[in-house]
Amino acid sequence: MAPQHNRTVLVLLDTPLTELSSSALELLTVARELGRVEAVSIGSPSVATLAQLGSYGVELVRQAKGGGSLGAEAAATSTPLVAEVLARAVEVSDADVVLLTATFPNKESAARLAWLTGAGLIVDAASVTTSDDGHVVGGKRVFAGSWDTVCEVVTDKAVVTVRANAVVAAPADAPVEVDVEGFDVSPSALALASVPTSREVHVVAGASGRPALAEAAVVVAGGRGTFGDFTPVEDLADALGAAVGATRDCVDEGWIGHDAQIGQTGVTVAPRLYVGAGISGAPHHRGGMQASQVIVAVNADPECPIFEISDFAVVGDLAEVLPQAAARIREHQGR
Ligand SMILES: Cc1cc2nc3c(=O)[nH]c(=O)nc-3n(C[C@H](O)[C@H](O)[C@H](O)COP(=O)(O)OP(=O)(O)OC[C@H]3O[C@@H](n4cnc5c(N)ncnc54)[C@H](O)[C@@H]3O)c2cc1C
Repeated sequence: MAPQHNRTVLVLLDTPLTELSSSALELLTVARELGRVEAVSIGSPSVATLAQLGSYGVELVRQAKGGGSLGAEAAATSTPLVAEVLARAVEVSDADVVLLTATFPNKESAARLAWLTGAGLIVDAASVTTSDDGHVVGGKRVFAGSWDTVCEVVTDKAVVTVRANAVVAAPADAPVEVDVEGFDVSPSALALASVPTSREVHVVAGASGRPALAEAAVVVAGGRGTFGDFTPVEDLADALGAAVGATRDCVDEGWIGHDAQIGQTGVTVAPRLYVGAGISGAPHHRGGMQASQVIVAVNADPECPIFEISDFAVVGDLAEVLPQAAARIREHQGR
């Protein structure tokens, strides 16, 4: 689709503004296809971030000012405040579209923003395009990844949260100069009251150094077939630069933390590649992973249900198959 340069697209930059995440870069790639891209920041972008933004075609960063002595990281955890910042940014930029990554807090901010601005809202879009009459159109996978739906925003303004891995991030043909412009925000009493004090802000660092499960481009998950030994699963994940996931049974057994649970009562993932080892493919688990682009399953049972939705089925003992796969991948990478 040819970019519509008369449309202004605001992209919320996640805070803290260190290196932009892969989902942020994907969001900028989507935004460029819709119109002229401006970013909204809560806090000061670093020189490196500005260079990254320029290479992705962002012409202007609108930096929120106001809220007294609030730190950017604390302010960014308040969904009412983020919504008010974005509403003000929409006002000063006269933007037509606002895009956010599909994190849980962002989805709440997006809903508040849509209410504040009268915009139409799409959450968890897997694609964002426009209709012939210029409306924003979002593609969504629903009902546990079993149906593809298309939602058209019929209001003048649109707010969309975009799932990780919706597109492959690609820089602009040529980098652009980025301007930074401040804009004043006068947060409401509600927004200020919802900002946690510094003592209440917990920034949980990924101790493993692996990507976040919901955003990862590659996920390696283990099930009951691991019998509690996740070493081969973690080793293959590290060879692939992947996140580690699991079925609920493994979490219930205490073999792995709750954050790793994929499924209807866990995290929903839609990576480019999902590898499931020792997982039967129960509906509760499939609901959280069957929207993955390529599914590889390793299972000792050739009749296991997960093979029905797999692109590649490997019949074998995961304790033998996964280390061989990890070794070949490392060999291929020259490590
Ligand atoms: C209300 C509710 C909500 C639920 N929510 C979730 C959820 O969010 N996520 C979730 O995952 N589950 C959820 N469950 C549980 C779900 O129904 C299944 O019980 C669970 O997904 C099965 O996990 P599993 O595939 O690891 O185990 P199993 O079904 O026991 O499968 C183990 C598989 O490992 C294979 N295997 C055994 N040994 C090996 C080996 N050496 N090498 C390779 N393969 C081997 C077996 O052939 C088998 O296919 C929920 C259940 C309920 C009731």
